[in-house]
Amino acid sequence: MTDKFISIEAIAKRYPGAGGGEIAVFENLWLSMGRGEFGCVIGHSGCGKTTVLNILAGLDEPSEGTVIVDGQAIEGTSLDRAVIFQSHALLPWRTVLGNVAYAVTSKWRDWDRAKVKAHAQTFIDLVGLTGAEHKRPSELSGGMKQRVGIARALSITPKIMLMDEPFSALDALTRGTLQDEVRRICIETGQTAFMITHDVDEAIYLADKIFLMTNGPGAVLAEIVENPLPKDRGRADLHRHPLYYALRNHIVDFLVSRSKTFAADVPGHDPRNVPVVRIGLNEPTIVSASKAIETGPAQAIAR
Ligand SMILES: Nc1ncnc2c1ncn2[C@@H]1O[C@H](COP(=O)(O)OP(=O)(O)OP(=O)(O)O)[C@@H](O)[C@H]1O
Repeated sequence: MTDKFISIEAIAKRYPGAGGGEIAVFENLWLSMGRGEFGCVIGHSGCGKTTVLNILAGLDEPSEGTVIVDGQAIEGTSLDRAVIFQSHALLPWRTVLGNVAYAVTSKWRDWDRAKVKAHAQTFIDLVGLTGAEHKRPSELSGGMKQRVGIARALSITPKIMLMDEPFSALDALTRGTLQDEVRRICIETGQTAFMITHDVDEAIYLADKIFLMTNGPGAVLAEIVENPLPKDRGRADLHRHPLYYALRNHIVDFLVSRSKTFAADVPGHDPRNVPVVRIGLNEPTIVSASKAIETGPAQAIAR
């Protein structure tokens, strides 16, 4: 695994303030992920999660700083970075096959129709939409539309998949099924994924790393929590794992209290060396950011 497949380096985002100055959503934000990792960002509304994702997608530009993906500084949007939004953003006049094929053609312009169709069909099958190829978005349920969005994103074999609360508008049953699908596909294909969610259990189920952001304005990435649950975890028995409640409580505690008081509690926070937190049966421990995969000296976290 490459240590820094995605490297967000010292980005800031500022907007003009009401009194003539500037308001910083965040300043000097650093975040990195390895190839094939699944990262989830959690933080309260307005802390800048979507802004970070849009900058990674190339849909927005940072006021300062750089984003490097696979060794190259990003500039604008790219088919290397696919985005799945909460709303499906499908072309309403095109069928399921047409929507996915459109994305495939954008990436491989010289492919003939048969090759495009076969490639699109593979991804339609992968997300469980076999048989619905010729339906238009208006004939699909919300969950099916989101499946098309996922098939479309995956069909261009992106280096990273960016998801902004992709399941939040779906009913619980459909959400669960799609979480299962996305997890299976990401593991099977080694897909690197970066996702925003407000759902702690969704993050625990899907993520290898959970990025905790403090409240904005002036939000910071406070902690990177390693997911201690086994890779073959199942959604149904997640809560039976001995570390599940410790992990869940740690994240909820952060959202309920520490996200608000973090700046006062941790005045020496180094945004370039964000603590990586490992949840154990006793106290959570910090391992240094740069040595996230080693067993570092245990240091109890102030809670
Ligand atoms: N064009 C803009 N002009 C001024 N402020 C903006 C603009 N776009 C976003 N913001 C502000 O930036 C901050 C971060 O917005 P962002 O959408 O990234 O937050 P978020 O954490 O994703 O929130 P949510 O969870 O509600 O989606 C918000 O306070 C928002 O009001």
